[in-house]
Amino acid sequence: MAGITYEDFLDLSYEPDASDLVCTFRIAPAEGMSAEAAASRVASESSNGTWAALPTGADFTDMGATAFAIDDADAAGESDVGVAYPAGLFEPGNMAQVLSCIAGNIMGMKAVDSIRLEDCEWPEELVTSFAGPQFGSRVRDEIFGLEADRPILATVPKPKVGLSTKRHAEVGYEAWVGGVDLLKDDENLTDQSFNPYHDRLVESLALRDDAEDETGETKSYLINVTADTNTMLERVDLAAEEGCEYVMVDVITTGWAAVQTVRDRCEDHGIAIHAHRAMHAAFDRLPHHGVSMRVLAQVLRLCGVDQLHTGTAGLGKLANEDTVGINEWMRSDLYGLTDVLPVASGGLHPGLVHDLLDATGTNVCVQAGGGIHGHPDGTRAGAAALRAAVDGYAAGKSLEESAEASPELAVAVEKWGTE
Ligand SMILES: O=C(O)[C@@](O)(COP(=O)(O)O)[C@H](O)[C@H](O)COP(=O)(O)O
Ligand SMILES: [Mg+2]
Repeated sequence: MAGITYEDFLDLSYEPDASDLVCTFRIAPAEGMSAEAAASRVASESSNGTWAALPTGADFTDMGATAFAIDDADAAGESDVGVAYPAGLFEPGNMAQVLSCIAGNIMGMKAVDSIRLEDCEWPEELVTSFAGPQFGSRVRDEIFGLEADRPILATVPKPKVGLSTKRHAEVGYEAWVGGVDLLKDDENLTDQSFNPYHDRLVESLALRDDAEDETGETKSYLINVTADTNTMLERVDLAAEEGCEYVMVDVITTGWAAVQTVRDRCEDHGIAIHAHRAMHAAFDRLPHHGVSMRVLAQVLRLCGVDQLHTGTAGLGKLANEDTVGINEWMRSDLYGLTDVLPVASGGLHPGLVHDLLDATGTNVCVQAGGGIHGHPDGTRAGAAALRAAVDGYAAGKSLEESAEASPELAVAVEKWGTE
Protein backbone atom coordinates (compact mmCIF):
# COMPACT_ATOMS: atom_id res chain seq x y z
CA MET A 1 0.00 0.00 0.00
CA ALA A 2 1.74 3.28 -1.20
CA GLY A 3 0.01 6.36 0.22
CA ILE A 4 1.62 9.61 1.32
CA THR A 5 4.41 9.57 3.88
CA TYR A 6 6.59 12.22 5.52
CA GLU A 7 9.20 11.79 2.79
CA ASP A 8 6.73 13.09 0.20
CA PHE A 9 6.88 16.56 1.80
CA LEU A 10 10.59 17.12 1.15
CA ASP A 11 11.82 18.27 -2.29
CA LEU A 12 14.97 20.37 -2.29
CA SER A 13 14.65 20.95 -6.04
CA TYR A 14 11.19 22.50 -5.71
CA GLU A 15 10.87 26.13 -6.83
CA PRO A 16 7.99 27.82 -4.99
CA ASP A 17 5.16 29.02 -7.19
CA ALA A 18 4.10 32.68 -7.06
CA SER A 19 0.77 31.56 -5.59
CA ASP A 20 2.42 29.62 -2.73
CA LEU A 21 2.60 30.98 0.80
CA VAL A 22 6.30 30.59 1.69
CA CYS A 23 7.27 30.31 5.35
CA THR A 24 10.69 30.34 6.94
CA PHE A 25 11.03 28.26 10.08
CA ARG A 26 14.04 28.04 12.35
CA ILE A 27 14.21 24.48 13.63
CA ALA A 28 16.38 22.41 15.93
CA PRO A 29 15.78 18.75 15.00
CA ALA A 30 15.30 16.35 17.90
CA GLU A 31 18.24 14.15 18.83
CA GLY A 32 18.86 11.50 16.18
CA MET A 33 16.61 13.31 13.66
CA SER A 34 18.19 14.76 10.53
CA ALA A 35 17.27 18.25 9.37
CA GLU A 36 15.68 16.73 6.26
CA ALA A 37 13.51 14.38 8.30
CA ALA A 38 12.48 17.19 10.66
CA ALA A 39 11.74 19.55 7.75
CA SER A 40 9.55 17.00 6.01
CA ARG A 41 7.59 16.51 9.20
CA VAL A 42 7.09 20.26 9.58
CA ALA A 43 5.74 20.49 6.01
CA SER A 44 3.57 17.42 6.47
CA GLU A 45 1.99 18.17 9.83
CA SER A 46 1.31 21.81 8.90
CA SER A 47 -0.52 20.89 5.71
CA ASN A 48 -2.26 17.53 5.13
CA GLY A 49 0.02 14.78 6.45
CA THR A 50 0.46 12.77 9.65
CA TRP A 51 2.81 10.11 11.14
CA ALA A 52 1.34 7.07 9.33
CA ALA A 53 1.43 6.31 5.61
CA LEU A 54 -1.94 7.45 4.25
CA PRO A 55 -3.80 5.94 1.31
CA THR A 56 -5.38 8.74 -0.72
CA GLY A 57 -7.52 7.10 -3.44
CA ALA A 58 -8.94 8.84 -6.48
CA ASP A 59 -11.22 11.59 -5.01
CA PHE A 60 -8.44 13.53 -3.28
CA THR A 61 -7.02 17.06 -3.73
CA ASP A 62 -3.40 17.05 -2.65
CA MET A 63 -2.81 20.16 -0.57
CA GLY A 64 0.49 19.01 0.81
CA ALA A 65 3.21 21.56 1.53
CA THR A 66 6.83 21.17 0.42
CA ALA A 67 9.99 21.69 2.45
CA PHE A 68 12.16 23.05 -0.34
CA ALA A 69 15.16 24.66 1.39
CA ILE A 70 17.29 23.75 4.41
CA ASP A 71 20.23 25.95 5.44
CA ASP A 72 23.32 24.44 7.01
CA ALA A 73 22.92 24.00 10.73
CA ASP A 74 24.55 26.62 12.96
CA ALA A 75 26.61 25.95 16.07
CA ALA A 76 23.40 25.37 18.05
CA GLY A 77 22.26 22.80 15.51
CA GLU A 78 19.50 25.05 14.19
CA SER A 79 18.64 25.48 10.52
CA ASP A 80 16.41 27.81 8.56
CA VAL A 81 13.88 25.76 6.62
CA GLY A 82 11.75 27.05 3.75
CA VAL A 83 8.28 25.52 3.35
CA ALA A 84 5.93 26.34 0.46
CA TYR A 85 2.18 25.93 0.94
CA PRO A 86 -0.24 25.66 -2.01
CA ALA A 87 -2.84 28.45 -2.10
CA GLY A 88 -5.71 25.97 -2.05
CA LEU A 89 -4.76 24.79 1.44
CA PHE A 90 -6.04 28.07 2.87
CA GLU A 91 -9.53 29.47 3.21
CA PRO A 92 -9.35 32.99 1.73
CA GLY A 93 -9.78 35.71 4.37
CA ASN A 94 -9.66 33.31 7.34
CA MET A 95 -6.55 34.12 9.43
CA ALA A 96 -7.34 31.64 12.20
CA GLN A 97 -7.33 28.82 9.64
CA VAL A 98 -4.06 30.00 8.09
CA LEU A 99 -2.36 30.04 11.50
CA SER A 100 -3.81 26.67 12.45
CA CYS A 101 -1.72 25.41 9.51
CA ILE A 102 1.56 27.33 9.73
CA ALA A 103 1.69 27.82 13.52
CA GLY A 104 -0.48 24.92 14.69
CA ASN A 105 0.44 21.43 15.85
CA ILE A 106 4.00 21.74 14.53
CA MET A 107 4.83 23.94 17.51
CA GLY A 108 4.46 20.88 19.72
CA MET A 109 6.04 18.14 17.57
CA LYS A 110 8.60 15.80 19.22
CA ALA A 111 10.48 15.71 15.91
CA VAL A 112 11.94 19.12 16.77
CA ASP A 113 13.46 20.38 20.02
CA SER A 114 12.38 23.87 19.01
CA ILE A 115 10.71 25.56 16.05
CA ARG A 116 10.09 29.24 15.35
CA LEU A 117 8.05 30.71 12.54
CA GLU A 118 10.36 33.56 11.53
CA ASP A 119 8.92 35.04 8.35
CA CYS A 120 6.30 34.63 5.62
CA GLU A 121 6.12 35.65 1.97
CA TRP A 122 2.42 36.20 1.30
CA PRO A 123 1.04 35.56 -2.20
CA GLU A 124 -1.24 38.13 -3.83
CA GLU A 125 -4.34 35.91 -3.82
CA LEU A 126 -4.12 35.39 -0.06
CA VAL A 127 -3.20 39.01 0.73
CA THR A 128 -6.09 40.45 -1.27
CA SER A 129 -8.53 38.06 0.41
CA PHE A 130 -8.04 40.06 3.62
CA ALA A 131 -9.45 43.51 4.42
CA GLY A 132 -6.16 45.11 5.48
CA PRO A 133 -6.04 48.46 7.27
CA GLN A 134 -8.51 51.25 6.48
CA PHE A 135 -6.15 54.15 7.25
CA GLY A 136 -2.68 53.04 8.38
CA SER A 137 -0.29 56.01 8.50
CA ARG A 138 -2.87 58.17 6.75
CA VAL A 139 -4.34 58.75 10.24
CA ARG A 140 -1.76 61.51 10.65
CA ASP A 141 -3.41 63.41 7.83
CA GLU A 142 -6.99 62.12 7.75
CA ILE A 143 -7.66 62.26 11.49
CA PHE A 144 -5.18 64.87 12.79
CA GLY A 145 -4.50 66.94 9.67
CA LEU A 146 -0.87 67.17 10.71
CA GLU A 147 1.14 69.75 8.76
CA ALA A 148 4.56 69.15 10.31
CA ASP A 149 6.26 65.83 9.61
CA ARG A 150 6.15 64.77 13.24
CA PRO A 151 4.99 61.63 15.02
CA ILE A 152 1.56 61.59 16.60
CA LEU A 153 1.84 61.52 20.38
CA ALA A 154 -0.14 59.34 22.74
CA THR A 155 -0.27 58.90 26.51
CA VAL A 156 -1.68 56.32 28.88
CA PRO A 157 -2.83 57.68 32.25
CA LYS A 158 -0.74 56.02 34.99
CA PRO A 159 -1.29 54.19 37.27
CA LYS A 160 -2.55 51.80 34.59
CA VAL A 161 -5.88 51.15 36.32
CA GLY A 162 -7.61 52.42 39.44
CA LEU A 163 -8.20 56.06 38.50
CA SER A 164 -11.83 57.13 38.68
CA THR A 165 -13.54 58.13 35.44
CA LYS A 166 -13.34 61.79 36.47
CA ARG A 167 -9.58 61.58 37.21
CA HIS A 168 -8.96 59.62 34.00
CA ALA A 169 -10.68 62.28 31.87
CA GLU A 170 -8.88 65.09 33.70
CA VAL A 171 -5.49 63.48 33.10
CA GLY A 172 -6.48 63.21 29.44
CA TYR A 173 -7.39 66.90 29.35
CA GLU A 174 -4.07 67.92 30.89
CA ALA A 175 -2.15 65.78 28.41
CA TRP A 176 -4.12 67.01 25.38
CA VAL A 177 -3.71 70.67 26.36
CA GLY A 178 -0.01 70.01 27.04
CA GLY A 179 0.43 68.89 23.41
CA VAL A 180 -0.43 65.19 23.13
CA ASP A 181 -2.73 64.09 20.28
CA LEU A 182 -4.12 60.87 21.73
CA LEU A 183 -5.31 59.73 25.12
CA LYS A 184 -4.91 55.93 25.35
CA ASP A 185 -6.39 53.38 27.73
CA ASP A 186 -4.01 50.86 29.23
CA GLU A 187 -4.25 47.28 27.96
CA ASN A 188 -5.94 46.06 31.14
CA LEU A 189 -8.47 48.89 31.49
CA THR A 190 -11.83 47.84 30.03
CA ASP A 191 -15.12 48.17 31.96
CA GLN A 192 -14.20 47.83 35.62
CA SER A 193 -16.50 49.35 38.26
CA PHE A 194 -14.02 52.07 39.27
CA ASN A 195 -13.93 53.39 35.69
CA PRO A 196 -16.78 52.00 33.55
CA TYR A 197 -16.41 51.98 29.76
CA HIS A 198 -19.37 54.15 28.74
CA ASP A 199 -18.85 56.81 31.44
CA ARG A 200 -15.14 56.93 30.58
CA LEU A 201 -15.93 57.34 26.89
CA VAL A 202 -18.45 60.14 27.41
CA GLU A 203 -16.50 62.09 30.04
CA SER A 204 -13.15 61.80 28.26
CA LEU A 205 -14.61 62.94 24.93
CA ALA A 206 -16.30 65.89 26.62
CA LEU A 207 -12.92 67.10 27.90
CA ARG A 208 -11.40 66.23 24.54
CA ASP A 209 -13.76 68.75 22.96
CA ASP A 210 -12.64 71.40 25.48
CA ALA A 211 -8.99 70.64 24.74
CA GLU A 212 -9.63 70.98 20.99
CA ASP A 213 -11.28 74.35 21.55
CA GLU A 214 -8.37 75.48 23.71
CA THR A 215 -5.56 74.26 21.45
CA GLY A 216 -7.16 74.50 18.00
CA GLU A 217 -5.78 71.01 17.34
CA THR A 218 -7.60 67.73 16.67
CA LYS A 219 -7.45 65.33 19.62
CA SER A 220 -8.63 61.77 19.91
CA TYR A 221 -8.92 58.82 22.24
CA LEU A 222 -7.78 55.20 22.00
CA ILE A 223 -10.59 53.67 24.03
CA ASN A 224 -10.03 50.02 24.87
CA VAL A 225 -12.96 47.87 23.71
CA THR A 226 -11.30 44.55 24.56
CA ALA A 227 -13.86 41.88 25.60
CA ASP A 228 -15.69 38.97 24.00
CA THR A 229 -16.45 39.71 20.35
CA ASN A 230 -20.13 40.58 20.71
CA THR A 231 -19.37 42.98 23.54
CA MET A 232 -16.57 44.53 21.51
CA LEU A 233 -18.99 45.21 18.66
CA GLU A 234 -21.36 46.96 21.07
CA ARG A 235 -18.48 49.04 22.41
CA VAL A 236 -17.35 49.99 18.89
CA ASP A 237 -20.90 51.15 18.14
CA LEU A 238 -20.93 53.24 21.34
CA ALA A 239 -17.56 54.78 20.49
CA ALA A 240 -18.92 55.74 17.06
CA GLU A 241 -22.12 57.14 18.51
CA GLU A 242 -20.10 59.37 20.83
CA GLY A 243 -17.89 60.65 18.01
CA CYS A 244 -14.66 58.81 18.75
CA GLU A 245 -12.32 58.26 15.76
CA TYR A 246 -10.56 55.21 17.22
CA VAL A 247 -10.91 52.07 19.24
CA MET A 248 -8.12 50.07 20.83
CA VAL A 249 -8.05 46.27 20.86
CA ASP A 250 -5.73 43.86 22.72
CA VAL A 251 -5.30 41.91 19.49
CA ILE A 252 -3.35 38.93 20.82
CA THR A 253 -5.56 38.20 23.81
CA THR A 254 -8.80 38.67 21.84
CA GLY A 255 -7.53 36.68 18.85
CA TRP A 256 -7.31 37.01 15.08
CA ALA A 257 -10.90 36.06 14.35
CA ALA A 258 -12.19 38.70 16.76
CA VAL A 259 -9.89 41.31 15.23
CA GLN A 260 -11.27 40.55 11.77
CA THR A 261 -14.83 40.91 13.02
CA VAL A 262 -14.08 44.19 14.81
CA ARG A 263 -12.31 45.43 11.66
CA ASP A 264 -15.48 44.98 9.63
CA ARG A 265 -17.57 46.83 12.20
CA CYS A 266 -15.03 49.66 12.36
CA GLU A 267 -15.29 50.06 8.60
CA ASP A 268 -19.05 50.53 8.96
CA HIS A 269 -18.28 53.54 11.19
CA GLY A 270 -15.03 54.72 9.58
CA ILE A 271 -13.18 54.17 12.87
CA ALA A 272 -9.45 53.39 13.10
CA ILE A 273 -8.05 50.46 15.11
CA HIS A 274 -5.14 50.81 17.52
CA ALA A 275 -3.65 47.37 18.18
CA HIS A 276 -2.09 46.69 21.54
CA ARG A 277 -0.06 43.48 21.52
CA ALA A 278 -0.17 42.47 25.20
CA MET A 279 0.91 38.75 25.41
CA HIS A 280 2.95 38.95 22.18
CA ALA A 281 6.07 38.06 24.15
CA ALA A 282 4.56 34.66 24.95
CA PHE A 283 4.92 33.98 21.21
CA ASP A 284 8.07 35.89 20.27
CA ARG A 285 10.31 36.46 23.29
CA LEU A 286 12.34 33.24 22.94
CA PRO A 287 14.63 33.37 19.88
CA HIS A 288 14.43 29.61 19.32
CA HIS A 289 10.72 28.86 19.59
CA GLY A 290 7.35 30.32 18.79
CA VAL A 291 6.24 32.93 16.29
CA SER A 292 8.29 36.05 15.58
CA MET A 293 6.88 39.55 16.08
CA ARG A 294 7.56 40.06 12.36
CA VAL A 295 5.00 37.37 11.50
CA LEU A 296 2.55 38.69 14.11
CA ALA A 297 2.81 42.12 12.50
CA GLN A 298 2.25 40.63 9.05
CA VAL A 299 -0.84 38.78 10.27
CA LEU A 300 -2.22 41.91 11.92
CA ARG A 301 -1.71 44.06 8.81
CA LEU A 302 -3.72 41.57 6.82
CA CYS A 303 -6.39 41.44 9.55
CA GLY A 304 -6.66 45.22 9.23
CA VAL A 305 -5.28 47.12 12.22
CA ASP A 306 -4.22 50.73 11.57
CA GLN A 307 -1.65 51.21 14.34
CA LEU A 308 0.45 48.51 16.01
CA HIS A 309 3.00 48.50 18.85
CA THR A 310 6.34 47.33 17.45
CA GLY A 311 8.80 48.41 20.11
CA THR A 312 11.29 51.17 20.77
CA ALA A 313 14.32 49.98 18.79
CA GLY A 314 15.82 48.76 22.04
CA LEU A 315 15.63 52.13 23.83
CA GLY A 316 12.75 51.48 26.26
CA LYS A 317 11.94 49.19 29.19
CA LEU A 318 10.65 46.19 27.20
CA ALA A 319 12.53 43.61 25.18
CA ASN A 320 11.56 43.78 21.57
CA GLU A 321 12.98 42.43 18.36
CA ASP A 322 13.70 44.06 15.05
CA THR A 323 11.55 47.18 15.48
CA VAL A 324 13.07 48.86 12.41
CA GLY A 325 12.76 45.77 10.18
CA ILE A 326 9.16 45.17 11.21
CA ASN A 327 8.27 48.83 10.66
CA GLU A 328 9.76 48.65 7.18
CA TRP A 329 7.65 45.61 6.37
CA MET A 330 4.51 47.28 7.68
CA ARG A 331 5.18 50.12 5.20
CA SER A 332 6.23 47.90 2.33
CA ASP A 333 4.19 47.68 -0.84
CA LEU A 334 2.04 44.56 -0.59
CA TYR A 335 -0.34 44.29 -3.54
CA GLY A 336 -1.87 47.66 -2.70
CA LEU A 337 -2.63 46.82 0.93
CA THR A 338 -2.64 49.89 3.20
CA ASP A 339 0.34 50.25 5.54
CA VAL A 340 0.28 50.15 9.36
CA LEU A 341 1.50 53.01 11.56
CA PRO A 342 4.13 51.72 14.01
CA VAL A 343 3.68 52.62 17.68
CA ALA A 344 6.77 53.08 19.85
CA SER A 345 5.96 52.68 23.52
CA GLY A 346 7.33 51.33 26.80
CA GLY A 347 9.70 53.24 29.05
CA LEU A 348 9.92 56.26 26.73
CA HIS A 349 10.53 59.82 27.92
CA PRO A 350 11.34 63.11 26.15
CA GLY A 351 15.10 62.60 26.47
CA LEU A 352 14.91 59.51 24.25
CA VAL A 353 13.02 61.16 21.39
CA HIS A 354 16.01 61.97 19.21
CA ASP A 355 17.57 58.52 19.35
CA LEU A 356 14.15 56.95 18.84
CA LEU A 357 13.21 59.02 15.78
CA ASP A 358 16.70 58.62 14.33
CA ALA A 359 15.97 54.87 14.40
CA THR A 360 12.28 54.79 13.43
CA GLY A 361 11.73 57.97 11.43
CA THR A 362 8.87 60.35 12.18
CA ASN A 363 6.07 58.38 10.49
CA VAL A 364 5.21 56.71 13.80
CA CYS A 365 3.14 57.16 16.94
CA VAL A 366 5.11 57.74 20.14
CA GLN A 367 3.44 56.74 23.41
CA ALA A 368 4.69 57.78 26.85
CA GLY A 369 2.88 57.04 30.11
CA GLY A 370 5.39 57.22 32.94
CA GLY A 371 7.48 59.52 30.72
CA ILE A 372 4.70 62.14 30.90
CA HIS A 373 2.85 61.56 34.18
CA GLY A 374 6.10 61.10 36.09
CA HIS A 375 7.27 64.58 35.12
CA PRO A 376 8.14 66.58 38.30
CA ASP A 377 5.69 69.33 37.29
CA GLY A 378 2.85 67.01 36.37
CA THR A 379 1.01 65.75 33.32
CA ARG A 380 0.57 68.99 31.35
CA ALA A 381 4.32 69.78 31.74
CA GLY A 382 5.22 66.19 30.83
CA ALA A 383 3.12 66.40 27.68
CA ALA A 384 4.61 69.78 26.80
CA ALA A 385 8.10 68.35 27.22
CA LEU A 386 7.43 65.44 24.86
CA ARG A 387 5.78 67.73 22.33
CA ALA A 388 8.70 70.17 22.46
CA ALA A 389 11.11 67.32 21.84
CA VAL A 390 9.28 66.05 18.74
CA ASP A 391 8.51 69.52 17.38
CA GLY A 392 12.18 70.37 17.80
CA TYR A 393 13.23 67.18 16.05
CA ALA A 394 10.85 67.88 13.15
CA ALA A 395 12.33 71.38 12.88
CA GLY A 396 15.87 70.00 12.79
CA LYS A 397 16.84 71.30 16.21
CA SER A 398 19.02 69.39 18.65
CA LEU A 399 17.53 68.21 21.94
CA GLU A 400 19.64 70.79 23.76
CA GLU A 401 18.31 73.61 21.55
CA SER A 402 14.73 72.39 22.12
CA ALA A 403 15.33 72.23 25.89
CA GLU A 404 16.57 75.82 25.87
CA ALA A 405 13.23 76.86 24.38
CA SER A 406 11.10 74.62 26.64
CA PRO A 407 11.48 74.74 30.43
CA GLU A 408 9.30 71.60 30.69
CA LEU A 409 11.69 69.71 28.43
CA ALA A 410 14.70 70.99 30.35
CA VAL A 411 13.18 69.62 33.56
CA ALA A 412 12.44 66.25 31.94
CA VAL A 413 16.00 65.93 30.60
CA GLU A 414 17.34 66.98 33.97
CA LYS A 415 15.31 64.21 35.61
CA TRP A 416 15.64 61.34 33.13
CA GLY A 417 18.64 62.26 31.02
CA THR A 418 18.87 61.24 27.38
CA GLU A 419 19.50 57.52 27.71
O1 LIG B 1 1.74 49.32 30.25
C1 LIG B 1 2.79 49.71 29.68
O2 LIG B 1 3.88 49.30 29.99
C2 LIG B 1 2.59 50.63 28.49
O3 LIG B 1 1.36 51.29 28.70
C3 LIG B 1 3.72 51.65 28.45
O4 LIG B 1 3.76 52.41 29.61
P1 LIG B 1 4.98 53.43 29.87
O5 LIG B 1 4.96 54.46 28.79
O6 LIG B 1 4.68 54.01 31.21
O7 LIG B 1 6.22 52.64 29.87
C4 LIG B 1 2.43 49.81 27.21
O8 LIG B 1 1.41 48.88 27.50
C5 LIG B 1 3.65 49.09 26.72
O9 LIG B 1 4.47 49.97 26.02
C6 LIG B 1 3.31 47.94 25.78
O10 LIG B 1 4.48 47.33 25.28
P2 LIG B 1 4.82 47.31 23.72
O11 LIG B 1 4.68 48.72 23.25
O12 LIG B 1 6.24 46.80 23.64
O13 LIG B 1 3.87 46.39 23.11
MG1 LIG C 1 0.18 49.56 28.93
